[in-house]
Amino acid sequence: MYYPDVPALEPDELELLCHEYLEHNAHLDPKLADQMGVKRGLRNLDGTGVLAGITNVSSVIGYDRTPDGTIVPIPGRLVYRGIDIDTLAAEADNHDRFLFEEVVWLLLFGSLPNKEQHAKFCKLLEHHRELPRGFADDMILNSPSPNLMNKMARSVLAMYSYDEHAEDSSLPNILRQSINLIAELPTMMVNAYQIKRRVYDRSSMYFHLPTEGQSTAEHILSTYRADQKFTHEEARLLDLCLMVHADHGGGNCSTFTCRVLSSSGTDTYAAISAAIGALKGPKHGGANLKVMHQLDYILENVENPADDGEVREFLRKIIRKEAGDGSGLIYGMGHAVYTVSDPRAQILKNHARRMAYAKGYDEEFEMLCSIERLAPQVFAEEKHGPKKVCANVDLFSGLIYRMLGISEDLYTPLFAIARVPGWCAHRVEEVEFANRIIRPAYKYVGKPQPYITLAERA
Ligand SMILES: CC(=O)SCCNC(=O)CCNC(=O)[C@H](O)C(C)(C)COP(=O)(O)OP(=O)(O)OC[C@H]1O[C@@H](n2cnc3c(N)ncnc32)[C@H](O)[C@@H]1OP(=O)(O)O
Ligand SMILES: O=C([O-])CC(=O)C(=O)O
Repeated sequence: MYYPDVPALEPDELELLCHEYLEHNAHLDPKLADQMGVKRGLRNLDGTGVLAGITNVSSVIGYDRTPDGTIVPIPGRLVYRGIDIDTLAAEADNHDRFLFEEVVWLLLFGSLPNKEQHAKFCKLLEHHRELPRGFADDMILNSPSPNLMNKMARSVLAMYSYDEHAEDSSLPNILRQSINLIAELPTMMVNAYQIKRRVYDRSSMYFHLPTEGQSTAEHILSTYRADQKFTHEEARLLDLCLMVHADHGGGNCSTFTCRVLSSSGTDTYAAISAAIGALKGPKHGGANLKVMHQLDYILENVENPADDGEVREFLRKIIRKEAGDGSGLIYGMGHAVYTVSDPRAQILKNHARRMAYAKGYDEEFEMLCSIERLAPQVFAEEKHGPKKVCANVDLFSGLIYRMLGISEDLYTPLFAIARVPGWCAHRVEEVEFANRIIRPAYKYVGKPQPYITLAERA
């Protein structure tokens, strides 16, 4: 392991500090928050999100409401600039073509590009894939990280130093910065992965240059793989993953983070690197990695994976924190908006099925389908509330990446690469139209205390 020399706190010093913290910080009672009308997690009491803004970028639909306000669960829809992602996925399949670049244009500018705009835009992205001179050496190779999300966030932040107009938040400048970041992030990820392999995994590293004429998905596969080879079917599947992850409304944790930072007037690099940090969390984009760890763990511990009764009892143990990582969460299940289904999970499931059977991943695929089917029942039995859980986008994406031979180091980074266009589209909207710093309130519930001079303190 490679760690720089940082002075560590001695365990007994740390224990004292924890003791000090616990002695002076009483439990913050969630019931007290509810009594004060606090919208914990920025949620209304029925679990729906507090309305924090309006947007033209995309719409996430998971329920209807009756006239008296009761929530009616409905199949989920995700609509980019007025176009359903089901339509976009069908277009990619029916015409066997890459769609991510078109979706990036759609999200950034608001309507579909014509043929000429599309061709020019693909070229523009292609020409901006290489990092500035010296960037990889100075910012990536010199300070490797075992976690690529951390490295990518730092790389984005470091781009500030390579941009002479970093502070300019005019529309042309933010669009320029956005296009650069969308084009560069795959290169940052692959470079960060290579140095991680060298330093932490003690493996060889290799740096392939971008090849002309490739889509983003092809570029990722050809720079990631040692032999640079991939099939059209593999690249198309990766393109589909990028496309369905590209945006998810303004309220998801990472996009809202980006909007919060943007509302303060800070620069593009600060806002996007913060969004990467938010996405990394296991309750958000980091769940795609957790799902795969959970899947392997279930397959190792369940004697008969085809026995619904046994799988059901194992899921119950996970929710009761008697098994799994102790969080009580079944990863890949549950969503703040979707109730009956997440359209992205359904698209990815349908595309994962064929490859799973062709490549011998049927056991993994079948177990994910069992989790999708059984977890809602177990959840209802254990939690007794009105909340419904369904499979979310993270349930099947990790298996697709595994089937594509992609290291698990890259699962959440691929989500980040896909989501930058969404973050950028929301940042532009926040800067151009919102014009008010996002600043909710917190009620102080601690006690007053007198100031005792240092000499008089016991
Ligand atoms: C790209 C994405 O971000 S998609 C989401 C990816 N995240 C995951 O897959 C992690 C697992 N899922 C979850 O943690 C949640 O379902 C979230 C964070 C996605 C959404 O949560 P919310 O809809 O806000 O539900 P909330 O956090 O209010 O939970 C309500 C209750 O259900 C529980 N719950 C929610 N989802 C799950 C789950 N998948 N497994 C077990 N319990 C769950 C919560 O622990 C909570 O229990 P409590 O009342 O006993 O404390
Ligand atoms: O909307 C959310 O809360 C999380 C999500 O699915 C996403 O960001 O893709």
